[in-house]
Amino acid sequence: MDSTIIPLAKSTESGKPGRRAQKRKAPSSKKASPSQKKRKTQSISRKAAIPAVPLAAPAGEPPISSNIRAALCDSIQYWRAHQGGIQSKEKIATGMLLNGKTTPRDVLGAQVIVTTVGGGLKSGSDGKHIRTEDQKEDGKNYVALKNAMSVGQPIGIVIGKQARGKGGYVNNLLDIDLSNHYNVLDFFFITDIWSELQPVQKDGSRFMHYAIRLQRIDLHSTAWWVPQGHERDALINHEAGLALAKKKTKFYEVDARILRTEHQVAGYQVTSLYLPSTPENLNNGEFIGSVTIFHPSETTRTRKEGLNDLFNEMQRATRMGDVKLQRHPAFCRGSHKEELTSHFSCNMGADYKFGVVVETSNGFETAPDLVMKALSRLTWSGATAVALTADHVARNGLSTDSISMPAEFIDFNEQLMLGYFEDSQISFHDDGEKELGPTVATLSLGSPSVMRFRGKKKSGFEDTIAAGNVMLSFVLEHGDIVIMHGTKIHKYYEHAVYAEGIRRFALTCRYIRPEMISDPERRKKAIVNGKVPIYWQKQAYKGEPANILD
Ligand SMILES: O=C(O)CCC(=O)C(=O)O
Repeated sequence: MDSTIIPLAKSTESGKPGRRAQKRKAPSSKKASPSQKKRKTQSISRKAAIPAVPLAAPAGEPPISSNIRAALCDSIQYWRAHQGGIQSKEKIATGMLLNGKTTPRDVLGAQVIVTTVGGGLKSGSDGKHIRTEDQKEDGKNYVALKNAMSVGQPIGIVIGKQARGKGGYVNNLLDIDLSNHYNVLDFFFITDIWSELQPVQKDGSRFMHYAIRLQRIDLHSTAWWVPQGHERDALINHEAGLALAKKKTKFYEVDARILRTEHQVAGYQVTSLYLPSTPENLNNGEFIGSVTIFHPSETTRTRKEGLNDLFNEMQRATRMGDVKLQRHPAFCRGSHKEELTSHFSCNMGADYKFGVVVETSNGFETAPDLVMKALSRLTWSGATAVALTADHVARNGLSTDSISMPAEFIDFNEQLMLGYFEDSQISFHDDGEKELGPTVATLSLGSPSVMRFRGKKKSGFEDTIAAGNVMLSFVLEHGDIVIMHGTKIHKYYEHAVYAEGIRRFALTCRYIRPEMISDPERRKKAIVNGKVPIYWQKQAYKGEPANILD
């Protein structure tokens, strides 16, 4: 961005040289006339209206600023809105003006902006603008901002000031003193637009309006608009905070006696861990289920149509509402109230009935492509993990429960998508619903997380193996796939996942046994919704093609 400062800091609102400066040049020795007295009083009361607490200076300077709106508009392309707040081109927003708070919920932080989508107001009886009906989806501003979000258009934000008291101008979204009236802030992406109930208006009415969240594009440099002395507060720890953590964290397990095998399979490093039914069984190789982790190679992640692309598709699908991630009610033991989960979820394919109420939004026939691509990868890795486990059993002459841990893979018919944001988690639970098949496969996209398994007290793990009875704990990185095979894993163990960065998606496929669904309607729906269309059966993922392996 160019860093022109239009030097108008000493001019007035109208852009004319300040009258005060003229007065200083020609001081009058005469007594003040009554009208002059009046002006003087006004000027004193004007001063008194400016906030008593002086605002801090900003840490930096706006790249471009002016006291004249037209001058600023002439110097930037993305916001040439001489009137109105939003500039758009071909119905795609490119720039936006923020003069101050539109509701008490508005935020202008060092990285994130939350504000409302303007427009659709009418003049009330007192001449002030109020909303008289719900904001409409076909409103000009809403359409332009929604389009900008869908194409990933950077939005140039300009901040202005609005009158506070008589004669004072501030931007009440910020605690800084702005020398000029109009100031270029920075470029942002729109990450979310949603509707919500507006605050109660003066006449007591309330309607739905649209709110918007924007994220600063350049997270590396200090935002110029943080107050001086607070620069460090606004810095992001890039090691831990970025959605795609580059740092490879060590995979680790708590109990080193757990049997483990390693393989290289079609673009993935594959680690299988075999869980014992009781701590005593650790030593004799008996196990009730396997946990297999597929760690993709760099090429598997970065190639065209690879895991990075899938992550981008997932972000886009959530932005566009094709995958509607939302917090759902959960039944919490000990709480008489209905609670909402910390993570966000959306289910496709057959219905999955568990502790959280998530209605299926789409059958596989109408699921977005990314859901089907993930299903295809998870089907291949699920089948591979089951085959590796069967091979381990056969090689070592072990006897296992073929109902809990069959040697044949059963195709998935359901996909649950979870979204985790900063510090969200899914705490210890099992996937022990009676309707579930033997294999559960999860693809992690985005920020890393830690997955933990602990033995259940009632299964004899009371006083064994490290603090909290955690038997196994490992880091899931972007693109990793985890397969749990064996229904008994859920009888003996619980698992939990703690997200570490700012954005992680977990796409989990299961087989819901229709014959175990008692309600005939639900059973029929599960069969129809869980059917994989022929088109996708033909595109089945078979591991990374040999010609692109590292
Ligand atoms: O977030 C994950 O990786 C797994 C989520 C999970 O535990 C579940 O869906 O049961």
